[in-house]
Amino acid sequence: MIDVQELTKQYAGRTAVNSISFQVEPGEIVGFLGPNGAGKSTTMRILSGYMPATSGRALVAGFDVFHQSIQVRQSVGYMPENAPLYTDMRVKEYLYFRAELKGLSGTAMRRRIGEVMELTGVTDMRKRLIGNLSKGYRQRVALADALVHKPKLLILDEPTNGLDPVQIRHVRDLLRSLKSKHTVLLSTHILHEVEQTCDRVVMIHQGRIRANDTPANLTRQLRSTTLLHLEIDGTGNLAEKLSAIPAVRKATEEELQIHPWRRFTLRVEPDHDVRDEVLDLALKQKWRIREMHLQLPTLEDVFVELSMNAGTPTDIPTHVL
Ligand SMILES: Nc1ncnc2c1ncn2[C@@H]1O[C@H](COP(=O)(O)OP(=O)(O)OP(=O)(O)O)[C@@H](O)[C@H]1O
Repeated sequence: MIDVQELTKQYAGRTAVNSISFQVEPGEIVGFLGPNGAGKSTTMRILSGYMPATSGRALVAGFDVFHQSIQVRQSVGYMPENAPLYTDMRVKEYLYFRAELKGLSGTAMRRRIGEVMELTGVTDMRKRLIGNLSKGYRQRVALADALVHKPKLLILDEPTNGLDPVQIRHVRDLLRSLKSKHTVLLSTHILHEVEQTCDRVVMIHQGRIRANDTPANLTRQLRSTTLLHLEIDGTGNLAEKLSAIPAVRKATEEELQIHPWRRFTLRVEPDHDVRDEVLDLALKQKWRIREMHLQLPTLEDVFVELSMNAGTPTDIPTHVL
């Protein structure tokens, strides 16, 4: 659905997007992540046919974004960051206006506008002036606009920006429900959302792609340590004994204790699970264990690690480009 090859965008000498390449398959929901100024919005604008690139090649739904921008715009529903809406128009009136611009007409248009208002939860607001809507409802109107012409591909630039947790959940459910009918490229800073919604993640930093994998693979292969939390009833220097287990980098005894239970956190090499070794040791030492909880790195850890490793690609794990 998206095929980007060595795409570059320069603004007055500054390189915002630097020779990036990635693909998105039909039906995928792909999270496009990166810190502020990474080049996400620039890439999304180019893919939506709203801005030319400096060099490279990009195909969207089989159309070339440089030479077939009309067909590209027909295939894409683009929701820009802080989507500009006409604040003096009413919701329904605005959606009619946008649908006509996108080539819809007659009964089909009326039916479709009804559908997208239902889908995005703005039916009750249809007669309200956009200028009087809350931020959350404005975002929904922008999403309804992006969906109205039934695009094959949705490009959503921070659709949950400024929304409260309930509204965020609504958008997440909506995206999931769109999955069978649309392909989605989504940028967001809410990494928890990405873990729950996206099939794949493309991470960009300083204009370059730094990672491209499923959220699970990214977190699994992260170089950061895995944490193992333990509650043990035992006497003596347990931390020292736990530290001696191969692949345990460090065992720390926590201060908060509920006698006789002592709490420990083990920092373990990635891709190692030392729970069996801990149990063997406990049996040998006659310790009692009442909790053993593995804490895997989150997508947020991956994001932070990648952002901090910028400019040193050799430090980045093997799954990362
Ligand atoms: N119209 C413009 N003129 C000049 N520089 C620009 C323009 N738009 C963006 N930039 C610069 O290009 C770089 C990438 O910006 P872009 O908006 O694509 O990043 P982003 O990843 O979307 O960031 P954010 O998460 O903050 O929205 C930044 O350094 C930004 O300052």
